[in-house]
Amino acid sequence: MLPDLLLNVHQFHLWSTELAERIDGSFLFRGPWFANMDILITVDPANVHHIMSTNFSNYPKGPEFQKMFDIFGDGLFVADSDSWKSQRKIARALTTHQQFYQFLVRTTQDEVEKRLIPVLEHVSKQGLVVDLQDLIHRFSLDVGFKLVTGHDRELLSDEIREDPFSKALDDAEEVIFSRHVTPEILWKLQKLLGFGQEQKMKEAWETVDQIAAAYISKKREELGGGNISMREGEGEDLLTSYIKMEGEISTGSKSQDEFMRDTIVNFLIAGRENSLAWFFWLVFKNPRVEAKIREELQSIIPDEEAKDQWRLFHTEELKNLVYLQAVLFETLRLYPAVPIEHKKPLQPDILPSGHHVNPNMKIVFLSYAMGRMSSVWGKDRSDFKPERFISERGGMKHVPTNRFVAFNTGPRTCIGKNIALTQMKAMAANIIYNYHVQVVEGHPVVPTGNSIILHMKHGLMEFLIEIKFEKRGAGRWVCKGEEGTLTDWDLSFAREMGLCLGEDGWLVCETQMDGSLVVHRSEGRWVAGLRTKMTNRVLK
Ligand code: HEM
Repeated sequence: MLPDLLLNVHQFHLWSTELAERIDGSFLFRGPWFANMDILITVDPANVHHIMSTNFSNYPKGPEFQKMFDIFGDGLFVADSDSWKSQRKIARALTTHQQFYQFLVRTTQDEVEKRLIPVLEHVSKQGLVVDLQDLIHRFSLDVGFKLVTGHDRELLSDEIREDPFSKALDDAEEVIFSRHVTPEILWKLQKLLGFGQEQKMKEAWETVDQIAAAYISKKREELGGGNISMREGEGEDLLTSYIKMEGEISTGSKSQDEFMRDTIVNFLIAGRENSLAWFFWLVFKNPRVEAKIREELQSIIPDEEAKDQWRLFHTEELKNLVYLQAVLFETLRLYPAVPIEHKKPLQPDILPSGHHVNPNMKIVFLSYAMGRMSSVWGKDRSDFKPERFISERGGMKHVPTNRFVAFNTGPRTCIGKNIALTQMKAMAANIIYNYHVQVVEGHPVVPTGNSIILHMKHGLMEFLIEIKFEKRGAGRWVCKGEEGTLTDWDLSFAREMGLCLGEDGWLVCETQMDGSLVVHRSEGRWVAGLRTKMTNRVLK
């Protein structure tokens, strides 16, 4: 099967999903004898539960994983046994502390108000086409750097500059992926001789080390000089907390600075991705969902406030929104940020599927494919249906984490889940409520086949239409659109929303019970791609 795998590396997730649907459970992949590539591929939730929870101690990350993910050093993400336990305990205590939560809320709110909105305003006013995925990465790295180091990296601004740290992470993620599909002996040889992909990793590593070292020494200076004044209840960044605990934390064979480097790099890498580009893409394709998110947002605006105006939602207001969270989960079901996971048993074992595994084998579970299996999600697995995550009583439905694996399952569950959800909700709600994201027609949206993180290969090129709407009685809306050529898609969107976007004038539209759209007034531009003057016309 190795040639087949190599032929399909560029579209690994699509290929492996088809394979998974055919094997319906688990399958033993045999690589050539010299390649150390006997792999049990599984999408069976019972196996996942066994490996990640029931028999957790038999499936550490292990030295091979650590070699592949060497840029993570000995940090939490790759550590095992006692080192992992003590790092996890500290990391959990710090990230779930009430003061850190307040710091997260404040940082996210600042990033939305001071960075995100000015950029979006610029983009929508100028009618610019931008890569939304890139803006999202910049947003989450800015927030990530602030939370981890206390300093804003200021990546999200009108002036888009390339960031060496982001570039280094992109490169490292690509090289780690290629290590998964290249026989070990070959990539180790490349590493030894310093060429090809491995040279790229070396450079990425140097960049990450330099940037991390600069933040650590700056923080030590600030703390040494007493330059950090913290008001009661404000919370502090993680690096400050870790440095204050120096001496109390065991760093194993590492120096304090090496330990700090591994710690902040692990947090920054783990916290960079948040899958929001996939969210906007799916919402764009599903106007019904966009309308429902807006409806839910309208419902939390206090009665004394006008409901028909541009509005920024505070991060705290969004935490209990069920529908928005369900849309985020449904996005992560189809596009999990970490699309594959792998493990190696310490001792021979028998999985619930009946497969025998031993320490010479790897076990890979395909999280991307698991989100698309009919055996796991039913016949409507391909539909974008946030309702799967909503209970009959209208709250979030409990879906076992060995089925919904986006945040991992068992003792190594993602530590940053709530941090990620807080940021994602803030960005999603404030964009969806105030703008309509219009993806450039014909823009190809496909996952990268060559990274351990599920990015969009060509980004998400889009423009934003600022929506200023005003509700005028039941089912009637007034809306001002900025620009763009309206398509069939706009028509269906307008029908769903009961509004219509016009080029320069105000349009008053109304959706009828039969789905037709009545345009009550127009300044005489086009609607739904028809360049026509319309007054009180009914569009079918
Ligand atoms: C939507 C966003 C996120 C997703 C989908 C996600 C997903 C995951 C997954 C699947 C793992 C397990 C990886 C593995 O063991 O191979 C993980 C681990 C981890 N995540 Fe997240 N993550 C997200 C955001 C964050 C954020 C914002 C942070 C920052 C605090 C974070 C911190 C961590 C850490 C420290 C681990 C390692 C936990 C351990 O091994 O004990 N994650 N995450």
